[in-house]
Amino acid sequence: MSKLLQKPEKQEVAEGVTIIQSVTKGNSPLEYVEFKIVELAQGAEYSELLIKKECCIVALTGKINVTVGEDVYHDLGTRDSVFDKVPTDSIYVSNDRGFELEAITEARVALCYSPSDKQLPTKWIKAGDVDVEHRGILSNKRMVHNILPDSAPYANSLLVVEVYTESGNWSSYPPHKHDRDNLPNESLLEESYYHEMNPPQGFVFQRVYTDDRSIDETMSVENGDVVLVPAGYHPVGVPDGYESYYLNVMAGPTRTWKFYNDPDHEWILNR
Ligand SMILES: O=C(O)C[C@@H](O)[C@H](O)C(=O)CO
Repeated sequence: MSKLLQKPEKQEVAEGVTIIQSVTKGNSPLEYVEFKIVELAQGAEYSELLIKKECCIVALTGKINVTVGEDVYHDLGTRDSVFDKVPTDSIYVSNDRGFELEAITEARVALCYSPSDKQLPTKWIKAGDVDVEHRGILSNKRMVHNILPDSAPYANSLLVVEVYTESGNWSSYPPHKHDRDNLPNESLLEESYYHEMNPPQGFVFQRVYTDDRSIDETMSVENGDVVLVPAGYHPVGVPDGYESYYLNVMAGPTRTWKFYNDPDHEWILNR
């Protein structure tokens, strides 16, 4: 199996708390992005202390309370399934702070991390404030929830977006990359993809490749899988009959998303 594809693995860390994905510097080729999916049974609690990293807590499904220091954010989360296709609530927590999650209902939570050493205020990113963007035409249609885009100044490094791709469509397409620190033309951002499909037995294909093909992997991606993009282009194709959801975390030395389209395929934008 590709080193860029990480399958879900259930790890019960406390009663009612199961980590199903955990991307760390220790188990991945990424330097800037770390990621977890935590599933909580109703009433379960999970806490963490962030050492030299910032975190965006995304209430993927179910309802949670989040405590950061003295502040409690109640009743976060808007969906039973990510395929309800409405934005959800998130909390940005800066480095060297602790947080606690408490599940009001059964919940699935994404924890998106990147290195950080300059403390910023905690930020409640309310569902109603998330910008919803429709991109693309023909078979390249997708909907994006901009949870933590580069225009939002709340984080030091982190960028977080959710992307829905319709059945039989392509996204992150035409293929683009952001692996050179060459601003203003291109920024260096690593990326992770946490995938879900509707219905859940579905699959998508994701290719990760560089110009020199030192990376060139085409992966069959299933529900709950994570794809890691240390460098290169990273398009996603969705088979007929299935809808795709993915949560992207990006981070790098400069918090700007400046991508470069594969010149071979850029013509697709001009149809
Ligand atoms: O527009 C899309 O299809 C989503 C992608 O831009 C995705 O968020 C990504 O590849 C970011 O680099």
